[in-house]
Amino acid sequence: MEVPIQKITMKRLKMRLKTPFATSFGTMRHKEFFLLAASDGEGNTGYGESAAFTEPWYTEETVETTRHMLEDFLIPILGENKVSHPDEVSELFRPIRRNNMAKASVEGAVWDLYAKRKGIPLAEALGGKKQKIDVGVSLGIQPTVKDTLEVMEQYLEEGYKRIKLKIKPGWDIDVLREVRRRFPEAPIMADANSAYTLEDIDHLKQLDDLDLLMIEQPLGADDIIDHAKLQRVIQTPVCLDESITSLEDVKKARESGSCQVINIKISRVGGLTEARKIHDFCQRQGIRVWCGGMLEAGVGRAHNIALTTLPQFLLPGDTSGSSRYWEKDIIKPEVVVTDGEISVLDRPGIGYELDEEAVRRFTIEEKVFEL
Ligand SMILES: O=C(O)CCC(=O)C1=CC=C[C@@H](O)[C@@H]1C(=O)O
Ligand SMILES: [Mg+2]
Repeated sequence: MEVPIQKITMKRLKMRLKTPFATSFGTMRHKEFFLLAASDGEGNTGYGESAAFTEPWYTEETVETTRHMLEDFLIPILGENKVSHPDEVSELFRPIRRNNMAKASVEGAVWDLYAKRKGIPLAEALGGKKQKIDVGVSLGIQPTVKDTLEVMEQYLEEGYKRIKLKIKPGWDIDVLREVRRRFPEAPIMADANSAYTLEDIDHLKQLDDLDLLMIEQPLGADDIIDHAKLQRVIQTPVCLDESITSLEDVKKARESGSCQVINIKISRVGGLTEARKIHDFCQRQGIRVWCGGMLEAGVGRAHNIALTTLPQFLLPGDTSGSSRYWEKDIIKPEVVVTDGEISVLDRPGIGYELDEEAVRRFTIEEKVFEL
């Protein structure tokens, strides 16, 4: 079955986060991204959302590099080639090095279009079976420990199944100790976004007294080797985030013993096809995975939900409800979390409709590509 792509509309949106998101490398107040709509000319439209931030501090990509890649390379490639299954998109994009977040945004729109043409949910098209997924929440660094405890209490009361706390040198062991004292049983993990080096090994060993689910990306953003050295001397499971950009990276991490857990982000690995390959490999190898987030708006969030229905997503991910990020999301209905779970919609494609009024309100630029 062909997936004819007649037109791609690319809207640039800017949305204000309800609360600023602070990490070891900076504070975000807005999310700017591209909303991609791929139409088949037969009444079906698939949606994708770009993930890169305006600044290159999480990966090297930005909103501007995404625009350049989409306009000048990726959309033209789709115009020149026929696609019969979305798995072919990442193959077509292979000659373009990296730029995974740009690739994932348009590949996601093709996956949604494919599922809608088949009349099945995106989750089913990917092979997912879960009707509900467990979710957690990722907390930015708060101004004080007291704030941290209050915000955590609120999310635990809302039922989120695990809390991820951002840490950095000077805001780590002592804060986590306070948190553990206040919530002795809570499922807690920490994410350092590469803020440490092997020189901090003795400091990081203190994490072992805190009963954390895992420590996410403590060392270099593209490192596999140092994490293996760290994992050998700490009991706390290491989870890799930034270091994993492909299945190849996962295989190297596995061989080196760099981690026990993988955070799969669709955008960071270049799309749903690669994300599913990583999932399948981890399932065969018994490596636990969970779905990471990029503070996505509704469309990206819907893609994360669909991916999380695959069986090896054994740990709650970062896909929280719309209201945790936005006053108003761009989808109808919004994503709702009840008792730490999101129900997967049984409708074709991503399952959610665009809230056209909200999309219009947040759009700052628009381009149309006839293919
Ligand atoms: O709620 C989410 O979407 C997850 C947010 C989150 O933790 C992150 C998003 C983007 C970059 C990082 O700061 C961080 C992460 O490393 O996972
Ligand atoms: Mg992370």
